Amino acid sequence: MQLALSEAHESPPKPSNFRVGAVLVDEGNNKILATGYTLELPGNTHAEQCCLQKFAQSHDLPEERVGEALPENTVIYTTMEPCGLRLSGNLPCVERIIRTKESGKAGISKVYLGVKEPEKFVGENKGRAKLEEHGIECIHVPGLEEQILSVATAGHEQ
Ligand SMILES: Nc1nc(=O)c(N)c(NC[C@H](O)[C@H](O)[C@H](O)COP(=O)(O)O)[nH]1
Ligand SMILES: [Zn+2]
Repeated sequence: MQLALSEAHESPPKPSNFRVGAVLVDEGNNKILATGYTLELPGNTHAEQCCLQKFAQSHDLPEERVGEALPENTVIYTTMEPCGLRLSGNLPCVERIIRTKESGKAGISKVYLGVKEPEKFVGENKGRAKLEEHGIECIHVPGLEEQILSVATAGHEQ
């Protein structure tokens, strides 16, 4: 989770979202597959979305087909739980994570999260239940909550 937090620090502060960091990991051999932070890639992107897009690009695939290249025990660490709804209307990261398992692919099997999403933009985030319904384990990694939230909200008027 520390690496995900350091990624979050790279994100440009913005009042209408949270600064989040994420790391895609092959848990089978603890290999980092991709890192990402909010707005790293063009187009109002989320940290988890950037991880998936970068890994897909490294395999000449569009993000929606990233599941074809992900190794067996892929997990994602994200400082904030994946979004289930976005004010911008863009595809939420919960959907992006679930679709990695489409057509029987192993996809992402676990989501390690640092904090729940504060109910600032979209009310309660119901994404975790949806992930679990699709057999994706959500594991809260405690201990960094304060640091994660102060980074996440740095672009908000205090
Ligand atoms: N898990 C997560 N990773 C991110 O990289 C990020 N920025 C958020 N933020 C969640 C928040 O709910 C949305 O940022 C707002 O709902 C605004 O939506 P947009 O980001 O503009 O699509 N959540
Ligand atoms: Zn998201």
